[in-house]
Amino acid sequence: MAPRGFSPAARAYLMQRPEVLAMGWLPRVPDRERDALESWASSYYRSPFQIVDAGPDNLPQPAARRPVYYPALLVEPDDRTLVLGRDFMSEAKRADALGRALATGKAVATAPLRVSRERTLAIHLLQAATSAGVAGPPPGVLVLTVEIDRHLAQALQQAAFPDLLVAFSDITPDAAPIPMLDNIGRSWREVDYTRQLAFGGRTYQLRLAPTPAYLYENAGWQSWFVLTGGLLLTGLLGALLLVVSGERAQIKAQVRDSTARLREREARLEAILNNAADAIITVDHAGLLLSANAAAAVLFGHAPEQLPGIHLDQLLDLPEGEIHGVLARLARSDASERELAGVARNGARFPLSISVSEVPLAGEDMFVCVIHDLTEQRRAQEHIHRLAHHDTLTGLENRLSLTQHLEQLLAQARRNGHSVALLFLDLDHFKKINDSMGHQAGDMLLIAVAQRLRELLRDVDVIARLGGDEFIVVMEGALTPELVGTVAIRIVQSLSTPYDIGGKIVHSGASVGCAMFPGDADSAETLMRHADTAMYAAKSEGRGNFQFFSQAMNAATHERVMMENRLWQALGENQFELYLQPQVSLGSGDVVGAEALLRWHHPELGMVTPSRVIPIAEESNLIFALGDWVLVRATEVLAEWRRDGMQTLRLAVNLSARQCQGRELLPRLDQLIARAGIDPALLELEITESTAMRDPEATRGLLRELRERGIHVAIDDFGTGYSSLSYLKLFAIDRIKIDRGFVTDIETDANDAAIVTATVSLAHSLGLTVVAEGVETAYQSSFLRSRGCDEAQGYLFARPMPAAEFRSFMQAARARPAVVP
Ligand SMILES: Nc1nc2c(ncn2[C@@H]2O[C@H](COP(=O)(O)O[C@H]3[C@@H](O)[C@H](n4cnc5c(=O)[nH]c(N)nc54)O[C@@H]3COP(=O)(O)O)[C@@H](O)[C@H]2O)c(=O)[nH]1
Repeated sequence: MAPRGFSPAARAYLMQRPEVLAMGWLPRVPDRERDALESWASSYYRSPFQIVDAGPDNLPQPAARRPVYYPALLVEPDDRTLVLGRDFMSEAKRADALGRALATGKAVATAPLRVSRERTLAIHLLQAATSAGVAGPPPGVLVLTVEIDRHLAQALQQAAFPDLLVAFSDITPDAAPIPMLDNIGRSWREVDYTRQLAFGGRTYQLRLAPTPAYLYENAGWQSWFVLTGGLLLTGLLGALLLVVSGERAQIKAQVRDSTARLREREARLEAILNNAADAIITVDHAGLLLSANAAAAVLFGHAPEQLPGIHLDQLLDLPEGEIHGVLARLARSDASERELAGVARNGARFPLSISVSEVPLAGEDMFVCVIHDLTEQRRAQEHIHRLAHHDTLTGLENRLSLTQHLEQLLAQARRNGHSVALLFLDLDHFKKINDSMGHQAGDMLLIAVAQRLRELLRDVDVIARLGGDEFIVVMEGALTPELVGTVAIRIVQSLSTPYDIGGKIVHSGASVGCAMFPGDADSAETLMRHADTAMYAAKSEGRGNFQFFSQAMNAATHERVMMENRLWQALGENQFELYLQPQVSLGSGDVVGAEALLRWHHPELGMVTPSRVIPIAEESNLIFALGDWVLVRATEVLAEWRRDGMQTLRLAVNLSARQCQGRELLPRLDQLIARAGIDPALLELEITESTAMRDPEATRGLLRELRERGIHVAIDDFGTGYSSLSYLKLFAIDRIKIDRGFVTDIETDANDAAIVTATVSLAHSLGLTVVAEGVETAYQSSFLRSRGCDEAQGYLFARPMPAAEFRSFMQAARARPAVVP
């Protein structure tokens, strides 16, 4: 560029960049050309021009002779910050930057300098000029003088974020830090945000701090400041770099972009806070709320604008102590200590957990509290606890809770020298009610029982339902057997009062067994077991009464357990045998079949009758194995008879109630009949009347299935149960067996005689045959025959006998003419 073109071009540039104070051209002047240059410049400026050095007090003096000079030759504006003729090589800071600019060919900055008479702080930016294709050192260097504080102020203004204070220093390690701008006015604090910038071979540090006004308004959101500070800084530094590189449009775009992102981030943060499910509040050191989000307002029932300024102790039941210390302790405490009670505006208290963070800001501590409402959680926990510890139907305690409670009461009684009474209740006829009226009615009965027990007993007494129709009552205190007996009687009386179940009057009742600590037992488990034993004793005494536990009962229970063990052993050791008792046709006198009766030959006890075995087997699962053994043996006997020419004889087998309920019976019968190769019609299953009526619908299904298979069925012990005639009609049965109890007294009891007569006639009208059992006398036999009874069984004809003996009996019977006694 020609010298005359420099001034207009520089002025145009400077007008757009107020922070650039001056622009100048430093030509490379070898010493041999110095005189020529001075003479040319004197004529160009029309005043004497000299290459000068900075003398004492910075006053110019003729430059000392040296090999090369870089004087300010062209300067715009004139003589303000760049002194015309002054050689940059004459002063250390400038010479250093000049040397780096020439060596690197890149833009280089000087250390901060005081320029002009006003001692403005600025930096010179130097860029060596290159001439394409010309070898040798650069012909000169372009210099810009930038006023740094004006530049930063302008960058901040453009960022439109007035709430930050700025400090800017040159921290290049070659010298002590040189502050260039500082409107923070205090030393560094943790809250300040600092960044370093390397440019032009120098290192700068920019420090940002929030204004006190910003802090007060945004005290809760320290993270906002960190974010916004970071964003602003990025924009600012970018702006500085771009100013230096002269790309003003990019500066603006960058600053605009940073500002927009900053604002968007702020808005997003605010939205997040206000949409947070948890309450978030900030509190100052005195416990006053500085800010609160929307959830906090909802949680505590205050209008959002009312929360700032409220003291924290109006919202929380805080631990005792000075508020700052309390909050600081909460910030360090573990989760359990952070569960407090909240106080809603209407005074209602609710559980909450609080998480406190201490935030040191601008000389004073502030606390950010995140508060989580625990109301629902507590409700759910209570619900789960209730489910785990209570019977869902009645709301009474369940077995788990009872066990825990009982242990506590026993411990309490041991400490106080008290007694504990445990009452074991079992409802009478519950199963019958449940089966005949349906489960809903059964449930209503259980609920009514629970309600009566609640009304009857004290709040401190434990009432539990173990399941089914079993209830437990536990009392603790200075109890006497008389007192406990009185309570037990009241329970029995109360529960035997009729119930109104869905408009129907239902009669139930309870058998109650009672055991006491420390007299009867010293542990929860024994107490329960002994009360259970007593309850069974009460039941066997005829229901609807209560019994205290006694050691004699214990012995009975012990015997039951012993027997059960022996029976299992007996099964394994083949100690059982099937006896056969003939059944005779009252018309022809012929033996038409037999009943299979179980016998147990115990090595020490001798022959044990089924009346002792079956009830114990029924109470345990032994009945399935034992019943199966009988069926296997019965089908084998039928197969043996067929081989021995007795293929028309029928064999009756007793089925227990639990065998009838199981699903295994029918497939097992199919299997055994097929395996033995016998006619199913020769197998007759005897089901007692009470078993059949326990669940009449299920019995109907079973009998239908048996009929489909051709297996015969007899109703045993007829007349002793609750047979409904309508059911009798619906049951697929073949025979009725008149109970021994009616046969025994036919001769003496007109009622029994009438019942037997009516039963025979009823059975015949339904197409059923009749067998009478327990026939011991000729009178009974002839009476039955005269009433049309088809068959009879009893000691009159033969006692039950082993299978081999039965074979001989049959051979003998066939050898003589049949006579009916
Ligand atoms: N579930 C099963 N129950 C069985 C089985 N075997 C027998 N039982 C049932 O046990 C009860 C007692 O049986 P038991 O001691 O064998 O008595 C039977 C006969 O011995 C007895 N009886 C026969 N005739 C007379 C008599 O003239 N006088 C008299 N005092 N007793 C007599 O009656 C019993 C047969 O009864 P029942 O079955 O009702 O016909 C008994 O209830 C058996 O059913 C088995 O394998 N499984």
